[in-house]
Amino acid sequence: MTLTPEDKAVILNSIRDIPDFPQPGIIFKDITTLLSNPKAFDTLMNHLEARYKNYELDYIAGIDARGFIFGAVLADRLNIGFVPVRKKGKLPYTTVAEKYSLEYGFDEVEIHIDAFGENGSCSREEPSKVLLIDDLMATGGTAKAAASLIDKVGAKCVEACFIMELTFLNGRGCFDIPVYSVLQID
Ligand SMILES: O=P(O)(O)OC[C@H]1O[C@H](OP(=O)(O)OP(=O)(O)O)[C@H](O)[C@@H]1O
Ligand SMILES: Nc1ncnc2[nH]cnc12
Repeated sequence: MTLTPEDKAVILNSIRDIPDFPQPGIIFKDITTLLSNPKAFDTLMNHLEARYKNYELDYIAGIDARGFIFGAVLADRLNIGFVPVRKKGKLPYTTVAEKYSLEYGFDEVEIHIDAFGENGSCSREEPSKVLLIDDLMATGGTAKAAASLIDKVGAKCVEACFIMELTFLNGRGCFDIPVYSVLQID
């Protein structure tokens, strides 16, 4: 389950830094080069699959847009459902919404009201167990809003998982659920 330093380096070295995108002063972590590198992507997904295979999860919820990629692949590997948390106005059925602030602006995310079954439960009487995933945690605002949506529709967010964590922004401190990141960037 623990990544070897070599595997960690394969993943880290596949991610590109783009200075001053989308605005001056931001060093943007570009994961397109991770996605196009089959060795790095497979190493990452093997690690996440090993970590979460015994969590008895019911769903993976992925955050728009890059969380969809990692989340859908992980859900398929774990043979469980995938649920998108989308930016405002994209989901077609009845939604609940939450506003949040970003490292570079403001936004709003939504989830389908029945995303995890009626009242947030699948076949059992208990709330569905959900892992939230995204590519990167900066301030933590997006994922915190997404976790709160999962609660609002009656499910239980058991952990928030990120490929990268910008530790200097202290986003982790705003969560009251466990947070896991594969790579810590300082
Ligand atoms: O921790 P936070 O400060 O909330 O920032 C992290 C979020 O920012 C990025 O998405 P972005 O909002 O840029 O949207 P995109 O995936 O649609 O480009 C990233 O993929 C996370 O979702
Ligand atoms: N520096 C960064 N790189 C990529 N995505 C981000 N989202 C917020 N900050 C980011």
